Amino acid sequence: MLRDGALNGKTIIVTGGGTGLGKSISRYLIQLGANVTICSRRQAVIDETARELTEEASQLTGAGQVLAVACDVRNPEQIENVMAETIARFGQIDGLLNNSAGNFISPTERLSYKAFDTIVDIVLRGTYYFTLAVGKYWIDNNIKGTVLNISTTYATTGSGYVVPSAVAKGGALIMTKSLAAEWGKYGIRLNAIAPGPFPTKGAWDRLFPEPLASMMDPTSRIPLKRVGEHGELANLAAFLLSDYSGYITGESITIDGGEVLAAGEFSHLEKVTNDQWDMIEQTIKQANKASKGQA
Ligand SMILES: CCCCCCC/C=C/C(=O)SCCNC(=O)CCNC(=O)[C@H](O)C(C)(C)COP(=O)(O)OP(=O)(O)OC[C@H]1O[C@@H](n2cnc3c(N)ncnc32)[C@H](O)[C@@H]1OP(=O)(O)O
Ligand SMILES: NC(=O)C1=CN([C@@H]2O[C@H](COP(=O)(O)OP(=O)(O)OC[C@H]3O[C@@H](n4cnc5c(N)ncnc54)[C@H](OP(=O)(O)O)[C@@H]3O)[C@@H](O)[C@H]2O)C=CC1
Repeated sequence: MLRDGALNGKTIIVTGGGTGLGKSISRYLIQLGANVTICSRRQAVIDETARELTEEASQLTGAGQVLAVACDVRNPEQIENVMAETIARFGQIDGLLNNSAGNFISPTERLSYKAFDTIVDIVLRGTYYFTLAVGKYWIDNNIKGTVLNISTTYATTGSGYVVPSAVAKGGALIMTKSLAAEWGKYGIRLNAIAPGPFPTKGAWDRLFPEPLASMMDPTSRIPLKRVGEHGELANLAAFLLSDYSGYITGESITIDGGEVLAAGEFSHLEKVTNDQWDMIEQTIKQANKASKGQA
């Protein structure tokens, strides 16, 4: 969507950038000229991704560079180390993509206290720790930075069986809007993306394992009848991290093929056949006549 070089001169930190959607978004940011620091807990995973993205970038003109720094987003000292290494290598930080997450499906009554804490700490605490650290740095250095949080559609609707994740993503979304209001005066923007299903190993292993995968088709309740493509999400993320979205802040943009709309009272009626619609139409028209005393 964006032109080559659209992110030239920008440095963006991507949490969870070694795998899945974070890796795909990082790839696109680098193609557009941004320097990207990827971070997550597993050094070997981010090192391998950095090697792969560096190799791909070497085939392109004007691509950015990649740095891998290990970090558990629940640990403020490790976050500050990621920032220091990024500034030492690239000069400054312009953008933060809070993408790291932990999640799994489970009936809530089966969860231990630690299980609940683990998800909320990664998703909510990790997001506000990183945002606070980078925000303080931007305010101190008069940098008009941009935060983008990867949310989910159930951050606003809620969802059974992923309650810790819903609680944490909901909290992170309210933080996005609240800080957009507070830090707008510094020129700092904060937005979110709420994706529907985008296949990744991390999500599918924990949210769509067997026997669920054999029991249901995740596309059946999506109006567009397909899952998302990583490039589609990367386009939106790059736009929201770029100066082209300079007047958008405090927003959450849904990218889900219309899945949340399926909750509409009558949206499931797509299964009704044309013959059945003929019958329904006649029945309703009879009722209309009856109500006017014409039956
Ligand atoms: C399919 C369609 C999707 C559409 C929308 C989806 C929206 C959102 C998607 C996502 O967020 S996808 C991201 C998925 N990726 C990840 O989760 C990657 C990182 N995850 C992990 O590392 C683990 O899954 C983890 C559990 C989150 C953390 O691992 P860690 O090693 O730190 O913790 P553990 O010690 O293993 O576990 C902590 C605690 O949790 C309990 N637990 C773990 N799994 C389950 C389970 N399946 N059911 C119940 N409890 C579980 C575990 O037993 C520990 O508790 P205690 O037993 O010690 O009390
Ligand atoms: N895939 C989907 O359909 C959807 C995904 N999302 C969101 O998209 C984002 C990416 O998910 P996806 O790519 O699918 O899944 P992945 O499992 O591939 O990504 C999660 C990333 O988070 C990192 N991570 C986990 N815990 C920590 C931690 N404590 N500190 C630092 N990093 C951590 C993991 O790396 P490591 O283990 O090395 O730490 C991993 O790279 C998440 O925010 C998720 O909620 C939202 C809606 C739908």
